[in-house]
Amino acid sequence: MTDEMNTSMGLFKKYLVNNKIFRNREILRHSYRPQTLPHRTPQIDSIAAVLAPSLHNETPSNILIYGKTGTGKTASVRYVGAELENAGGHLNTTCRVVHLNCEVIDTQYRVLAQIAKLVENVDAMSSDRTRTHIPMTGWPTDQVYAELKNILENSGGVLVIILDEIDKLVKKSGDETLYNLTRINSDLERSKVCIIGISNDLRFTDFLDPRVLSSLSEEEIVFPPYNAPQLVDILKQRADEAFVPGALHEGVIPLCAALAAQEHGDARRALDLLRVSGELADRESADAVTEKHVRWAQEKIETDSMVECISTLPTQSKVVLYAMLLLHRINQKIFTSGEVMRLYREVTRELSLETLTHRRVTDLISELNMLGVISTRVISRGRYGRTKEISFDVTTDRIWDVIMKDPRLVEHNISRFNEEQAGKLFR
Ligand SMILES: Nc1ncnc2c1ncn2[C@@H]1O[C@H](COP(=O)(O)OP(=O)(O)OP(=O)(O)O)[C@@H](O)[C@H]1O
Repeated sequence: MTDEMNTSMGLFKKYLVNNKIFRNREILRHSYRPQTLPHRTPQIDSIAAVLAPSLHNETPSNILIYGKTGTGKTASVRYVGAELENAGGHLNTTCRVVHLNCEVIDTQYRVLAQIAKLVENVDAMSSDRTRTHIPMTGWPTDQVYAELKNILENSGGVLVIILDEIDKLVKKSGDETLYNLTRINSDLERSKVCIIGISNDLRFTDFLDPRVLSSLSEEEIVFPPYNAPQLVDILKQRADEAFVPGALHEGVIPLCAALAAQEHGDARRALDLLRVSGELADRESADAVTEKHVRWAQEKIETDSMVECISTLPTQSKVVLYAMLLLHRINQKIFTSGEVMRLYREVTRELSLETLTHRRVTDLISELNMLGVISTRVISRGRYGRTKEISFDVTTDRIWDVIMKDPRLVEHNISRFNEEQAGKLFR
């Protein structure tokens, strides 16, 4: 860094000069596409074998790909897709691959319109044909379908449509889209379509019409979870480019791999652990990443996902949680469901919110227990019956922040009922 830069970087200087840990952190991000995918050769070869006929302008079989989250399904399919387009380019055959994430594109209309748009985008690069511009809403679905067929016929060749998270599409909009897409070839003369569906939910096929299922699953490929040694290889490959040489203690990669393998062999989780460990070491200006950073990273990732989950809870669950947080803050580290109920009633009354029945609040407490926010233990109190003892499983500061910033609770002026009022009730 030059002297001039040194003085002008002000607040950010310390973050720029301390590059003892990362060489290129982007390599650890989910969006990064590695050149090779260790331990996925059999699956990659199987996909390539099914798609190969498209290089002779023949229709490949449709494929259904299953596997738990982070088992490399998307990365492998994208890799094969890029290789196919590349090989097609060399052979002068038209092989195009479009990728749709059905978590976002989850209705028939949007799927058809998006495929049309992506095909036209690819074609626009090689020709000056005018575009159709199907609007993202507004047309009758039949018209979109007819227009998509026109676009496909105009461009010819083979189109591979990857429907990632296909289960989300089926759950949201049923199987009509798949029914139409698996039949589109019979309406086409100059071009062919093949579908690759990717899912991490094995049971989604229960929702499919048997005819759709048999056509969609002409080929099935399963991606098994990675074991710890396989995750070590995957992490090592990425770490070599991502970290400064010598910045990782010997035990770091095996620990990240072991923790991720314990869950369900998820490469994404393993990469997150490694990246966050590096970030924590970087932030405390450490010389190297150690196993201690990995343990912190594990905690941080767990808390982050819990906070995200809490922020999406319904308002009433948040009020129940608020009652528990107040009890925790007035120094009752363990409290009973009766105490929660009593405080919950006061909070809802004070904030002019609906008060749910005892039964419903008990259900909400059980849900929070299942999410891992709290622990509950049923204890017998002799002739007073049984009650639930509750305590927090995680540190509460960030949960508190989420609740205090909840727009609906802010609207009801949540801070009006604070620890002081709660304290008075239990004195
Ligand atoms: N064999 C591998 N080698 C290198 N990186 C891998 C490998 N498998 C997965 N990854 C990386 O792990 C992350 C998750 O992989 P990917 O998105 O392909 O998983 P997925 O099975 O599609 O998961 P999901 O079902 O949650 O979408 C990506 O960053 C990907 O690059």
